[in-house]
Amino acid sequence: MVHSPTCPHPCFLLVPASEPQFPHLQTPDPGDAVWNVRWALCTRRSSGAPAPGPGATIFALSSGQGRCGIAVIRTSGPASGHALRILTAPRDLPLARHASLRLLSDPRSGEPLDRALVLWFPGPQSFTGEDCVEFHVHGGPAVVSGVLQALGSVPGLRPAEAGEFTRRAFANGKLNLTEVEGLADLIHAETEAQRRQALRQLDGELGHLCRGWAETLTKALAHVEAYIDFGEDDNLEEGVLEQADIEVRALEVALGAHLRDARRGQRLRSGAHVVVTGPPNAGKSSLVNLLSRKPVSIVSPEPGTTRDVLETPVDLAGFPVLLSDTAGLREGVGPVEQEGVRRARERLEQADLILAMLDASDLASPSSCNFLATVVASVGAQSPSDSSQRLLLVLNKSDLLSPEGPGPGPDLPPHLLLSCLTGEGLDGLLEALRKELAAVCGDPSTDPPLLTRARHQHHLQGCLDALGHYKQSKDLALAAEALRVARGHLTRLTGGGGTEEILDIIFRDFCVGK
Ligand SMILES: Nc1nc2c(ncn2[C@@H]2O[C@H](COP(=O)(O)OP(=O)(O)OP(=O)(O)O)[C@@H](O)[C@H]2O)c(=O)[nH]1
Ligand SMILES: [K+]
Ligand SMILES: [Mg+2]
Repeated sequence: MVHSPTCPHPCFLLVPASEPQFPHLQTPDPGDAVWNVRWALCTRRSSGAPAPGPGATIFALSSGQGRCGIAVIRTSGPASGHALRILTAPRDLPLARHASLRLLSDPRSGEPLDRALVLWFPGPQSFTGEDCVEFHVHGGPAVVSGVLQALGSVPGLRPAEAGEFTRRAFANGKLNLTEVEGLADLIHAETEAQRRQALRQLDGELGHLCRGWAETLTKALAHVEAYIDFGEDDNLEEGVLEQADIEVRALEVALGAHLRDARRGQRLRSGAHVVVTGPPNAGKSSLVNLLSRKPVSIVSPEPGTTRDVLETPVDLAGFPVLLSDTAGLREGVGPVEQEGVRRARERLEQADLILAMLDASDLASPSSCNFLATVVASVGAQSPSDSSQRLLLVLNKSDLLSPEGPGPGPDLPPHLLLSCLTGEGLDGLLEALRKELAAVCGDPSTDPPLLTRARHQHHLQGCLDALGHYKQSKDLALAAEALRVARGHLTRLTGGGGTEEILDIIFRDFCVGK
């Protein structure tokens, strides 16, 4: 269980927070045996943060701005119950976690504001862990501002800061850091696959995995420390150091597998680079317009129409993609087009997936042959395991092939037939794209949890490096220290151990686009 099922609304108030709020978040001494035990047992409160004492009660409009059917206004903090009572009639607190219809009025003037649904979430069973109230009011701007002003007039209440509900949830151990990141990603998810991945992260899968790894390290460390303390003692069971080595080796394998996958989670978060390339006039711009369903690029019968790289974000089969249209590849043209070709080649190098396009009715031309011999052959020659790029060969203008005639050359690499003009073959292309993108980005419906941020990768790499030091160190005290460093990386990944700076970065991330 990650976030309280009683509170379905994450925080939507997302502007940068101004001041650090958790000076008490410090790394407990990892050598402290009692803490070790607590640390090993305690999975939820991975931040190591004690529950903060009663502070201000905050309120905010938690649904989007603007006219809407229903707007949700939330409070969190000890004065929530009081605020609910003095705004509503009857004045008794409704049943916890049950929607009740109440008349809301301004406590200063007694003026009725709205008839609204109210929900009372006594802490700790709430999103933030504190007492919370939700007012589901009619979404007109006058109602919303009336209720916000009425709340502002209640002593002890103040407007919430950026992402402050989520910060409180984190401080109260309701969410760990990877879950906070998952929540931010969920709010910003634009495609189905992004939503699935964010939800899995919010559900704590990555955090869970890290805690499992950290527990393994705790065990290994306990073995090494036992040997340091009681090595000469006959009572110590045999093979404790060997046991630690076995655990570390297994962990190295697991971490290595996840790190190899690291780019995929990040691509899914920020978009895979798909580049359309081919000789002039193959129909590249026609395809880009078709896939993005808007006139991104100029299409014309004149070869060399596209010069600049034109990039557009699209949702392709549920995956986020940055689709680039590029200049047709050919030599011996004027300086402007030559620059376009240079930019096209540069962009091609950054592609995760290449859509290589040829005119099916023009396969024998020098530009088609040259393209097949260079671009298609060079990507195809990479072995699938070490290839960083994938390629789909598309033969466009299939409408120009005579239905009775022979198909395109039998010695061509695997390809798809398409007509941008008639739309024939588009479904097949989209299905092929879905498969390729699942390989490029990872498929969040089936794959193990992915590392979605560079921060995750950094800590796993740090952990792996420290395990390398462990294996090399001849001195047992140094070996134990290496294990502590390795474990520290895993703790910080989920938000334990004085991560104030990281918190600021992540909460700033919360406000992107909001
Ligand atoms: N018959 C037929 N014509 C097509 C098809 N797709 C594109 N065309 C035509 O082919 C011509 C070139 O299309 P573009 O999309 O501009 O080709 P391009 O590859 O972007 O060309 P450059 O940017 O000049 O390299 C245009 O006249 C299109 O209308 C198709 O499937 N069938
Ligand atoms: K063209
Ligand atoms: Mg073009």
